[in-house]
Amino acid sequence: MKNSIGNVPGLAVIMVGQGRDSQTYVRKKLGACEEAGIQSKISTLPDNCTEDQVLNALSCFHEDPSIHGILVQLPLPQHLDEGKILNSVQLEKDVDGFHPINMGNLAMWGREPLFLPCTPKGCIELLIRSGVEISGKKAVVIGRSNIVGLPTSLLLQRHHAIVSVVHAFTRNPEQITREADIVVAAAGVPNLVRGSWLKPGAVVLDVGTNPVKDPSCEYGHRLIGDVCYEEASRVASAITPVPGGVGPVTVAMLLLNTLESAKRAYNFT
Ligand SMILES: NC(=O)C1=CN([C@@H]2O[C@H](COP(=O)(O)OP(=O)(O)OC[C@H]3O[C@@H](n4cnc5c(N)ncnc54)[C@H](OP(=O)(O)O)[C@@H]3O)[C@@H](O)[C@H]2O)C=CC1
Ligand SMILES: Nc1nc(=O)c2c([nH]1)NC[C@@H]1CN(c3ccc(C(=O)N[C@@H](CCC(=O)O)C(=O)O)cc3)C=[N+]21
Repeated sequence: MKNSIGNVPGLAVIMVGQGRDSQTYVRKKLGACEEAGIQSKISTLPDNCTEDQVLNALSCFHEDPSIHGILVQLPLPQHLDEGKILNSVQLEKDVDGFHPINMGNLAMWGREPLFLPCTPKGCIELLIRSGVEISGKKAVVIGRSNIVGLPTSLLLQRHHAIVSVVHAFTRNPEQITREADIVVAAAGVPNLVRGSWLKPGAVVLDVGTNPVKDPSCEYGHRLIGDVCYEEASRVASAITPVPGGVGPVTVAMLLLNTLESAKRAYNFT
C-alpha cells in the first residue's frame, strides 16, 4: 500500500508466549497486513520473559520510523504488569486503543481518543454499514472487559444508544437482554444467549469466539459464538455469524487504525 512517494504503513505485534489462540489471532492479523500491503514486524518473547524485555521490545518499535502501530497481544502472562505495559505504548502508535489516555478520552465527553479499540469500532461500523439506527435505541452489552465490553458500551453511548451492561454478577440477564434493540454479546461463554433472550427483530452482534472440541475439525476444535445462532437467527432481524462476523471486522479495523496512524505520521491528514 505505497503512496506516490513510497511510504508504507507498518504494524508491529508483540506476542508473549506461544498460546495457540494468540498464535491464531496474530497469524490472522499479519496475514491481513500482507494482503493489504501493510508492512508488519513481530517480536515473539518467551512465556517467562521479564517486564523489561517487553518494555525493550516496545522501545525498539517506538524508535522505528517504519512502524506506525503497535499491538501487544493480550492476555499477558500473570507475572507481567499489563497496566504498566499498556501505559508504556506510545500514544501515537496505540492502534489497539488500550492506552489509559485513549481509554480515558473515549470515556469523556468533549474529548476524542486518537484510536478507537478495534472490536468496538468494528461493531459500530457493522451497525452503520447495515443501516441500523443506533441513536435512541436500547442496547445491551453482555460483558464489561477492558478490551471489548467496556469500550463498546462507551462507544454505543457516544452514538446516543441507551446502554445497559450485563456481567457475571447480573441476575436475570435474559430479562434485561429481551428489552434490547441491539445486543452485543462478549462474555466468552459459548451459546449463552438463547433465542428466548431476544426481542423479535433485535440486531445481534456476536463477539464471542469460543473454541469447542470437535475431532472432525482441522485443529481438533471449532469456534462458536456467545449466541446460539440457530435459535437467535429465527428471532433477530440481523445477526453476525461466528466465525466470519465480528472477528474479521476487528482485524480490518486494526489495519484501518494503522493506516490512519501512518497518514498522521506522514502528515497526510
Ligand atoms: N471477535 C473479536 O474480534 C474478539 C473476540 N473476543 C472474544 O469475546 C469474548 C469475550 O472476550 P473478553 O472480553 O476478552 O473476555 P473477558 O473474560 O475478559 O471478559 C468477559 C466478560 O463477560 C462477563 N461474563 C462472564 N460470564 C458471564 C455470564 N455468564 N453472563 C454475563 N456476563 C458474563 C464477565 O463479567 P465480570 O466482569 O463480572 O467477570 C466479563 O466482564 C471471548 O470469547 C473472546 O474470545 C475478544 C476480543 C475480540
Ligand atoms: N491486544 C489485543 N488486541 C486484540 O484485538 C485482541 C487481543 N489482544 N487478544 C485476543 C483478542 C481476540 N481477537 C480476535 C481477533 C480476530 C478474530 C478473528 O478474526 N476470528 C475469526 C476466526 C479465527 C479462527 O479461525 O480461529 C472469525 O471470527 O471469523 C478473533 C478474535 C483480538 N483480540
